Amino acid sequence: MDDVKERGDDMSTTGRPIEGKVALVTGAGRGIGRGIALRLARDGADLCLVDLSLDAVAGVSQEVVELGVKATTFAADVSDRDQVFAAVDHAASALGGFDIMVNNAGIALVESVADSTPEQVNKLWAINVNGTLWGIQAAAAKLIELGHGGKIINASSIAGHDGFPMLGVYSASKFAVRALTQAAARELADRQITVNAYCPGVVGTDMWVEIDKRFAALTGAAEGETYDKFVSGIALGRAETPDDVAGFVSYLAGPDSDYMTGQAGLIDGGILFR
Ligand SMILES: NC(=O)C1=CN([C@@H]2O[C@H](COP(=O)(O)OP(=O)(O)OC[C@H]3O[C@@H](n4cnc5c(N)ncnc54)[C@H](O)[C@@H]3O)[C@@H](O)[C@H]2O)C=CC1
Ligand SMILES: CC(=O)C(C)=O
Repeated sequence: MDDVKERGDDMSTTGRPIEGKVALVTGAGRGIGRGIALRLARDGADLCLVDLSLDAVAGVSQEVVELGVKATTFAADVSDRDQVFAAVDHAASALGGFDIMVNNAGIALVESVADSTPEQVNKLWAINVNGTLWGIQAAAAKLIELGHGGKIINASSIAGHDGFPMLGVYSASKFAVRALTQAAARELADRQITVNAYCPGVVGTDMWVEIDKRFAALTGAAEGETYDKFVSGIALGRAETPDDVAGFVSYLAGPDSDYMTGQAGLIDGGILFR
């Protein structure tokens, strides 16, 4: 029983639960990724901000630094395994460690199952599924090299729990993220590396602007109609914000979730009840 730690043993005395930890967030330039980066910075972590270009993360980097922690930026396409490994190496060398990986980058595809083309499917899969896989691999390799545990956190979705019409391939990719999360959690548990996923609902980001426009083009719905319809199905009565998602990711990144692994938690305001 001696090795059983009491709750709070690892908590920082500053009230910032991940003070001094290093976190990398992909797709950090806008939307949910930006929200997560700012929240983890408020929680005390130093941040490596990754997106397709350095320009995309320059503004967020400034915001992170203003919160009193360190920030570094790196341009990487998560569908490219070497670039993801290079991003993790950069985080560790620029910030002096590595503890938390948030595989957030993803794209949407609004297309019927019948009409989805090989080009659309391959592009989506390369980013949403392969990108998450490379992120898990790179983070696990770095944590093992450094000789300590850590947290790997992946972006799934309500669409990772239910297949939505016109979002079938996207849904399949988010189911795949849950599968990778479960398998990696089992494989990495003995290294004290936890692997969990967050499953947002309808978050008012640029991704949803694009989803709504594409629904309008394909179905004849008015612009805004699809978004309003989805939001009207939320029990808590409003669209989700990046901060709503970031609060849950903060929990997954911090010590309070140390005994949780392999889970894909819904944070959707009450769309799905599981
Ligand atoms: N917006 C929503 O309602 C929901 C979003 N999600 C998931 O949350 C994550 C973030 O979504 P949003 O912030 O809404 O998306 P967004 O489209 O607003 O932002 C995505 C960010 O990822 C970056 N990105 C895209 N492809 C990339 C690549 N290949 N390599 C590196 N960076 C790349 C983009 O440049 C952008 O900065 C995605 O995985 C998405 O599938 C899940 C459920 C709901
Ligand atoms: C973008 C997304 O994951 C949904 C289902 O809203």
